[in-house]
Amino acid sequence: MKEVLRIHPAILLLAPHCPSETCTVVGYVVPKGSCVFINVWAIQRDASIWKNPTEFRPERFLDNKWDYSGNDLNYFPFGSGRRMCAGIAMAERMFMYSLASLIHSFDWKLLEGETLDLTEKFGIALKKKMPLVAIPIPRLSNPTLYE
Ligand code: HEM
Repeated sequence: MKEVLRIHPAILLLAPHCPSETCTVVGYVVPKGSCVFINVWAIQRDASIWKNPTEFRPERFLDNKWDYSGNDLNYFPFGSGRRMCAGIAMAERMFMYSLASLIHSFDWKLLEGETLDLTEKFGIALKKKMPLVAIPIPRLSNPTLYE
């Protein structure tokens, strides 16, 4: 889940923020009332922070260095600060439970001759450009378990 949200953050520009006072961030003056978008998509692919940033490598999180707390501004798919996502705990449980159920209950395959296309379509929420079409193959021993 962490690597998916690093490489394909669901809300790539976070929610627009508006400073209540003029402030300076790494030398840039941000005037009071500006509309600020944070490009978390680009930050989480920054080659000076992430080794081989465009590769999907979940093991980069094995050392538990990165979490969703928003305290590290190199990895914050749920935002940071006072207005960060209020649903992290729920999102994490739903994401993991749904994924685990789908993998536990079915084997999955692509249509004959198809390859996986992970091209993104930019918008308020990041989507796949081409919808995923996958065929579920039941793998549980007893069909009544699917009822
Ligand atoms: C994978 C799933 C989710 C992702 C990636 C996500 C991401 C985000 C992001 C990036 C923000 C803006 C934070 C900022 O601008 O600093 C946000 C705000 C918010 N999210 Fe989520 N979210 C997810 C699921 C949920 C769920 C399941 C809920 C509720 C049950 C939720 C409730 C909220 C609320 C209420 C805010 C606004 C918080 C505020 O403005 O004070 N989110 N989310």
